[in-house]
Amino acid sequence: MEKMDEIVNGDSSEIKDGSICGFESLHRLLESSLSPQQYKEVSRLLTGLNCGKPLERLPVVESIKGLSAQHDFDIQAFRFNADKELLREPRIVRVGLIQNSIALPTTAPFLDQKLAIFEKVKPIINAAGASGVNVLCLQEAWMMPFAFCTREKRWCEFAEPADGESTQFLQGFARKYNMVIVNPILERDLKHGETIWNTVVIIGNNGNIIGKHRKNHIPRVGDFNESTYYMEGNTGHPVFETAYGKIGVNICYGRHHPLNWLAFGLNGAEIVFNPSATVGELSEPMWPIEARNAAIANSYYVGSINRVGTEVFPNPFTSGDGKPQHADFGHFYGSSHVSAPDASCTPSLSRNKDGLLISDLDLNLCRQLKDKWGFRMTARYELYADMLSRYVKPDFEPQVISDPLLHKNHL
Ligand SMILES: NC(=O)NCCC(=O)O
Repeated sequence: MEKMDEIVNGDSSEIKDGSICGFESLHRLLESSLSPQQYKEVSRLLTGLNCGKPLERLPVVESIKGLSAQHDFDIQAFRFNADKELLREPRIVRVGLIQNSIALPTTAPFLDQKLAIFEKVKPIINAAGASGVNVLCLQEAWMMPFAFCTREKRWCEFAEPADGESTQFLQGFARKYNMVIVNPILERDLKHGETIWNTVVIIGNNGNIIGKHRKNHIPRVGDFNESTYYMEGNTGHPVFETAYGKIGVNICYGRHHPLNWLAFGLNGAEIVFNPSATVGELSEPMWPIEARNAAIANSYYVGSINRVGTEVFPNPFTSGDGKPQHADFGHFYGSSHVSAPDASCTPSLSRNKDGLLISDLDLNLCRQLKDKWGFRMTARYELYADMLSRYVKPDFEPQVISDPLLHKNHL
């Protein structure tokens, strides 16, 4: 309770090690600070109920726990159930989300940095594969430091073709574990003038490349100077039909755009991943809300992944916001989690440690929620299609009806 008092009194909300008052996550802080009855009530609202019950936690087998202890990564596992149907069998997909910090200082030779990250994530991918994960997603631009704050062009050297070394590295695991892998990279398109993109490559469970998607919305906020490096994506909102369901990927800042989420839903996604890189000061209060809202509004599952740690760059930079020059983005707060269409969600992974979140998703829940709430049927898309088609024209006039008394002189 003392730690809770610190928070309530505002004495410390974030400690230098990236923890929350010494706890790895908000959920762990609450669990150890509240009575079981209080925690149950708080969880009912904070993480919702799945089929009327608290989300089921799955046991992690000893050998995988051993891997997590040996390589110091958080591991948690959950199951999202759906109601039993008479005409369809449950459609259970086991999803894995990986969050990680970089492995070497940003001053190390670039190839060493990339290979060290490969080595660091290897045991986590093996833990996912050995746990029977069907679809695995890594964090945004996982194969490099998130250097886009610096505006220095030398970091472009990390870019690689869609079938480059990161994809080749992951293809081996996809084949070994019969696992679909979502691979978010900095892409260099060799066939189109060596242009650079923020891309995810979808690797099928046979190790084949199913396709790729490029980030639609590029941030221009705080130190997220990403528009210096790549342009808005040109791949639309593809949904990839894999051996384990229909998946879409809404890359990081795209999560602030409800129409971006909608478009993946309209194309039939059952799971949308949101590989991200974002820092506490900027977005942490938004993080659990946006994903959960997208899952509810679109009747699909959302897998949110954020990187971990503080990455310090060799040269200090500024971002035109009046802040003194600095050499890091701030703390990437991890906290990866899964949200479901019934408003339930998992607790977050650690805020300051690498991690693997495993979740069994019964995809039948998507249609069950569509039938229950009818959001697709009540959406009135024609109203919005008309509004948007008028809005994008230069002669658009906002529909505002003013109180006539506003403009009269009252004596
Ligand atoms: N990587 C990225 O798009 N970050 C933007 C910051 C945010 O959306 O929280």
